[in-house]
Amino acid sequence: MGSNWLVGLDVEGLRNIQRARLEGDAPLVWLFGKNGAGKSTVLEAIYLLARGRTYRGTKFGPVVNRNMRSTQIRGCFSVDVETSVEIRYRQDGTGSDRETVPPDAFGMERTGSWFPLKLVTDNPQGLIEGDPQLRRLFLDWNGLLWNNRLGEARRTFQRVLTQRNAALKGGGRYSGEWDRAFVETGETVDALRSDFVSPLQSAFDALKGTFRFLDDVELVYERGWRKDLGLGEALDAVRSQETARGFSVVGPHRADLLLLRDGRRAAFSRGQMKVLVCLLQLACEGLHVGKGLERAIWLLDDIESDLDEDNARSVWSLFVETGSQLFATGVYPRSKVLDVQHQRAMFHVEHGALTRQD
Ligand SMILES: Nc1ncnc2c1ncn2[C@@H]1O[C@H](COP(=O)(O)OP(=O)(O)OP(=O)(O)O)[C@@H](O)[C@H]1O
Repeated sequence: MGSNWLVGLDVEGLRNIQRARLEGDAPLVWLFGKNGAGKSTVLEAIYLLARGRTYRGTKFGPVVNRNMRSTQIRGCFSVDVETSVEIRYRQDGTGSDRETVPPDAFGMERTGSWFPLKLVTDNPQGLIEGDPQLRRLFLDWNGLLWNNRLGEARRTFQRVLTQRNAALKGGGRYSGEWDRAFVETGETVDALRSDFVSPLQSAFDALKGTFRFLDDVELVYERGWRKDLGLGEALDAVRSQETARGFSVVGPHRADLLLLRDGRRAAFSRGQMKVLVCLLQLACEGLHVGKGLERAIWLLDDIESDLDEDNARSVWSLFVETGSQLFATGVYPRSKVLDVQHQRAMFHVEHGALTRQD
């Protein structure tokens, strides 16, 4: 049994899973089965235990199985060789809650995630090409694990932004009363983000070497206003525009994390985007572990789809090198490239039921 491993999982009433048990006492847990079988749902169960919410949008429908009243998940998490903690999650028509046994197992510091977790979803395009808000979330979630002041700074800025936008909605009546707080809190968020981005860029550069298609690609942080101006000056420059449009048009709420080639947004194939998401997550993990945080459990959804054998091999070797526990899904019983049979717990997932295969 390793430290920071999930060694057992019981799931009831989650999506198409009525009742399933997974003994995950292995460094790599491979879940395979047909489309819609429930593989991602197993990953979702682990995510719910860690974060208390789902990562799948509301479009995916209700979490609770449509024939059951509630979702109940129990996970046995081994903190180290001697200590394990049971985590329980429950959701029903009235809401959701989580508890640990023993109750104070994780202390106060684990408010966001009860155990460290990193996820590569089956939709890598979302992070690379989708709404910039997703990239800001990625940046801030990982950045606050680097420096937890970013969490509070971001919340404070958000409150000021809401007030300022409400005042700007009044059109010509806005007299700048929120500008000072906006500049102060906005520059704090930007400074904390920048402190994280610079090691992130180095970590990303170090990892991308194996992937030729990334030779001339740079990871660039855009802070949300002109580089050559302070935030106060940037506000002055857009004052009439803001009054006309009725909201704050510059600031850290417009920041982005971009992948550029020759100074322009680079275009990537689906497989390349999958590699990129893996590298970005791995770069963050390297920084977090380097800073003394515990190694994350990895959820790798449909990890090999769209990857050719070379890329699949390179990505796998980076994941295996982390020494962390990996939960990976695929359509086939065998990985395209991986040869770690002896380390692998394999589960066939079929109509929401799990059968151990190894
Ligand atoms: N509340 C619910 N009750 C019952 N079934 C549900 C509910 N929500 C979703 N489902 C079904 O549960 C299944 C969950 O599929 P999941 O995404 O876990 O499959 P998967 O094995 O990862 O598939 P793929 O290989 O296509 O990614 C889907 O068939 C979906 O229609």
